[in-house]
Amino acid sequence: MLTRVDIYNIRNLEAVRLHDLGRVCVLFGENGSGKTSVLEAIHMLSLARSFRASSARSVIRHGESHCTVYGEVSHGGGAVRALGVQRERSGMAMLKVAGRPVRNVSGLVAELPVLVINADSFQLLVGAPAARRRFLDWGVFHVEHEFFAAWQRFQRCIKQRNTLLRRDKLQTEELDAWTHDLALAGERLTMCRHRYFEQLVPVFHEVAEKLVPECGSLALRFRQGWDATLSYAEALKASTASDRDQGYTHVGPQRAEIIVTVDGHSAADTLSRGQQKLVVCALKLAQGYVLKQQDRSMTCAYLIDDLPSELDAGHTRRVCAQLEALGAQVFITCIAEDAIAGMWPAAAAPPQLFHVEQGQVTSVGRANPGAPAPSIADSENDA
Ligand SMILES: Nc1ncnc2c1ncn2[C@@H]1O[C@H](COP(=O)(O)OP(=O)(O)OP(=O)(O)O)[C@@H](O)[C@H]1O
Repeated sequence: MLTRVDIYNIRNLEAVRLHDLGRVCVLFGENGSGKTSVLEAIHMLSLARSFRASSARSVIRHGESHCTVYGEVSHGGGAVRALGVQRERSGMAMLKVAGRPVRNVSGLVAELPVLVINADSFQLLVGAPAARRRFLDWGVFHVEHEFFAAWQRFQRCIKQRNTLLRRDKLQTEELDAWTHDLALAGERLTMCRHRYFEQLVPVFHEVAEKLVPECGSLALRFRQGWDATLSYAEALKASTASDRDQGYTHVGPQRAEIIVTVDGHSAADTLSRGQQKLVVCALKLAQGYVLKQQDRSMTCAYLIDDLPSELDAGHTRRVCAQLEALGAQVFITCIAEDAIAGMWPAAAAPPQLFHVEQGQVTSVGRANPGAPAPSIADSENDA
């Protein structure tokens, strides 16, 4: 769980320090006040990049050379680990875990798994397969420990093989050697994906049944990226001629896909925008559950931007109830201070409220269950 985050020079947040973070944190404030930027900063601490901008440059506060996020996480109430990320305008990144530099993001993300739900989330259903592969691999990475090494090996092999395929004079022996290694890495990686998918599916059905019971019969199918009746080595052999013609590897885990259907029809073409968002919420909640099944001390942080958009009050409440039942840490934005607090299950500990105004973030205490959330003035008087 993220217990502290210090944010410097991310968009309109010059210096924001949030300490003693609880499990459910609601950030409320007017449009453009900086709520999403706080979520972006937490995302940066996990993945060293924003979820809404492809370059670090646009995230860094205008006129500054770099941005920094520092955080502390504790797993199962145990020892606290410090995480730090600094990004420069040039794109350079400096990452630290427990005070030591780490070379790649996997070190960070293993300490602080984050999942985003925002207005673009429906893209997971309607967008390109790459989005669904990223979704799948996020989960596989956290649950299957041999996955990352297999994935790195696979990336190296496919890059090499594609380079060879594009050469004018093809050296068959070299190509065969890389094809052999690619087949091994691809099989290993796909085995991890299969195992994870098998765990995910029943959990997804359970959550979806609670969030969108009215939506028909939902089904998930995993396509591994080549003819499932063949081994990957056999599939590569069968596609070698066309790979040579076109200069790249046609089959393999790089073409894997998750198909989501409702009553046998494509979910992307059938569901309403709100239903799509709910199915995406069910998929992401299922990932949180599978992660927890794997390691009870591990919870992921959900970064949720503007949950009520596209959802009616009843469905918003159901999502809040599922987030509470999962016990994950949640950072959630809204405009009005009681918009989420009023939706959170009354029996649960009330969410912690943070008012965001022109790049300043102020802790204003906890929402009062069953009553309108406290005003800022009230909580200042309490302090
Ligand atoms: N690189 C930057 N440097 C300084 N300010 C920026 C930069 N990029 C964006 N901003 C400003 O930062 C502010 C924060 O935007 P943010 O998206 O976090 O607001 P928000 O509270 O989530 O708003 P909304 O409710 O409209 O979604 C905006 O006013 C925006 O104009």
